[in-house]
Amino acid sequence: MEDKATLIRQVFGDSSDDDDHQNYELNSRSEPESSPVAGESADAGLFRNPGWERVKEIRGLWICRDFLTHVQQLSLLSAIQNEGWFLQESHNQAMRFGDLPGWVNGLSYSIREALLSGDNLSEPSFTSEEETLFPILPLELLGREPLFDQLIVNLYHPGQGICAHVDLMRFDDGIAIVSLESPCVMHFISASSNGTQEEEDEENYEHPVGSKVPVYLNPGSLVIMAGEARYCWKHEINRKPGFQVWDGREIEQKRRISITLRKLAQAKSGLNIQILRFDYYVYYSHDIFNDDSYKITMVPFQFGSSGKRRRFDRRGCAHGEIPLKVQEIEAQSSAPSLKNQSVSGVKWDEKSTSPGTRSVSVSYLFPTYSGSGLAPPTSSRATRSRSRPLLLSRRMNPTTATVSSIPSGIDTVSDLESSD
Ligand SMILES: O=C(O)CCC(=O)C(=O)O
Ligand SMILES: [Fe+2]
Repeated sequence: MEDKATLIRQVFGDSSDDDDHQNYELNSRSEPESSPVAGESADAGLFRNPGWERVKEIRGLWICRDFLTHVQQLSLLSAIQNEGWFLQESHNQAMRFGDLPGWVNGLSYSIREALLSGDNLSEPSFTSEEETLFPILPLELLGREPLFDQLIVNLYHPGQGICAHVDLMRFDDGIAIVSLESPCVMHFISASSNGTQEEEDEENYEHPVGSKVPVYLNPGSLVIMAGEARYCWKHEINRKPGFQVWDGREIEQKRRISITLRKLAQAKSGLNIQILRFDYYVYYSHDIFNDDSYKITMVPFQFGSSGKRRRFDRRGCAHGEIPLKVQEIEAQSSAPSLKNQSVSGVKWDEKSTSPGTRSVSVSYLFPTYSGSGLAPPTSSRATRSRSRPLLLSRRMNPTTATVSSIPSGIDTVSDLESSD
């Protein structure tokens, strides 16, 4: 399907024109003259046509086991380490929205390249009709720009995993997961088409709700979930003892890092999308598997006087909790889960970047889950009344961000929503 690759390049341009992407490109499969990642030598310049496997039971689920060479995996791990997201032992998830770091754009570039070359599938098990029926990623997704604008890096210690979930609908179709370090088994669990198990899935006779398909994720692999795989199946990693069994043997668990790339769905209206318009870092400390209590630190961007974006220096960051109860937040959004909810608490982070300038990021704690890009809790968990955070953040304009009294300065959702 060379034609398709050519067509995409013609319509959307060749991303190798982009210096930023070029420098970080991970694989030089189809363009061996392009610069590979620093330190790459043995693999550089080789034509490596990635081998794509379709998970037969699940339409739209693909895995490329040899997506990354060993050196490329190390290079990604070092890029993650350089970000400094996991310096604190308790931090185990980092999210980025909007502009993604260069190395992530490079990864996206390589994913697109792998998808394009994957369309030259020569697997004998595929008839050309099947290929047309099941392209790895439909053309409209493969050609979107950017391919991804949201990143999650998860760090799992042995025993930690992620509970069964369908990724939030605020994210578009076409989700990529890159695995690093420890291998694991991800289970796909058939859900009804709206992502819940409450209804019988009448359309899916093949896979009654609850059927499980295990998929082995080796380090260096790339998983693509699209269509049914993305919307009609939950995915779960259970790393509790006894659950990580492959080929009759329990997998020896080590630390695992995953990189998930998604694209925000086109905003219609609503609070969440408005928030996500801004670039910010989010660090979580929580038990990903148990979906338990969180401690959140948000590090918003700030535009310096030069107009260049820079990250706040984390030193000097004041952190505190306001014992404040804001009852009956006016429903400013169309997010149904937020309407008329009372807030059970507010957390804030304050930074002083230069004299007279402060920036504040605030998270409101709601008694029920409102969504933050994390897996929605299973229904049994959702009924427990636990504080779950809703992330609210905005890029503060230095001139308007000077605050003397945090609690009185920021006390409504609308305050936070007004854009600068
Ligand atoms: O860590 C993984 O492999 C999966 C992560 C995931 O499913 C998510 O963050 O939504
Ligand atoms: Fe997920």
